[in-house]
Amino acid sequence: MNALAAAAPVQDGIIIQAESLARSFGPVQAVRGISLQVRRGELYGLIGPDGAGKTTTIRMIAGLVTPDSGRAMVLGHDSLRGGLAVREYMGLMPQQYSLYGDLSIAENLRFFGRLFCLPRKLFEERAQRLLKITRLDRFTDRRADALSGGMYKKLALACALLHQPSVLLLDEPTNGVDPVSRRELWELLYEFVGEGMAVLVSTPYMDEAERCHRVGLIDRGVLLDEGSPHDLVKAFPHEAFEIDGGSREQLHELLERLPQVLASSPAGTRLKVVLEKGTAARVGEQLAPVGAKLRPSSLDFEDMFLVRLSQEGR
Ligand SMILES: Nc1ncnc2c1ncn2[C@@H]1O[C@H](COP(=O)(O)OP(=O)(O)OP(=O)(O)O)[C@@H](O)[C@H]1O
Repeated sequence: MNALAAAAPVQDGIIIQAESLARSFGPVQAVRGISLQVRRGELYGLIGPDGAGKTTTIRMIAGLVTPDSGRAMVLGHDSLRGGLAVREYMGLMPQQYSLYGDLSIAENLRFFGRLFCLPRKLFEERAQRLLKITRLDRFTDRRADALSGGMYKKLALACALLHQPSVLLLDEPTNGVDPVSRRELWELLYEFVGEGMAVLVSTPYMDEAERCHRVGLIDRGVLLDEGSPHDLVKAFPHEAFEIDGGSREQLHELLERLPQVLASSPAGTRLKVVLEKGTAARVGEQLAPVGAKLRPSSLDFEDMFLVRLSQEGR
């Protein structure tokens, strides 16, 4: 049976609903009132720097960490108290996914198939499909501890998907994975999202953020902004430029003193800056004496993210 069909009916297709989640660890306020929703067939990215609170948020939604306040609903059930009604329909891939290193790919899959009590025929069908789309089918006899980082993650994902969950939670799934495998992992996610799965994925990578339907920018336990990556960039009221000429040292020193410069980052051999809207002429005048000038550039998601973090005092 397809888990999507069997899942409890939900209002407006909302599969995950986090309401004012908060959690501290001693003096550290890891998450401070995060609310978000993920709908059926939606890929939602939780984006933030190290220590922002992404893992704690995902663990609360998974029912693995008790919130100090607020609650997480999955498929209409409280994820802490929902028991089987939630577990049966949820797939989770934590940052450190533990596979059995001395078991082969096929044996790991079989182990997880038994854990989910899948009848043999159903297990075989699903395992074959997952092996094919992860392209692990040529390596089924290889031990998990002999797999590359990307293959290991793909096997972990296959194990997390064996029971065909309708909700998938992934905590930085592409950490330590090469670019080709990263792309493959994202293609896999799109495939499942296309079938109606709701996916919540955390990532520190900006290019991955841009692949999500919607993102939540999170820093120091707070959701700063939320929306489609395209809409967030479009609504961002500032401008980006590249700087031609000038030495790096001189430019860094100068840019630091200019309040109109909201963020700067390397762009190949040049520097890219985000300037407060309407201030380019003034900044251009300041750059001229060091032999540098501004060239219009396009503002991207990473620029916006850097500015949002610096506005929060990062
Ligand atoms: N079990 C714990 N005990 C103490 N502090 C914790 C615990 N779990 C998380 N923290 C702290 O809470 C804050 C948020 O951590 P969290 O792991 O949720 O962030 P993150 O965005 O997932 O970061 P990363 O990408 O580095 O994993 C950090 O300051 C972290 O040190």
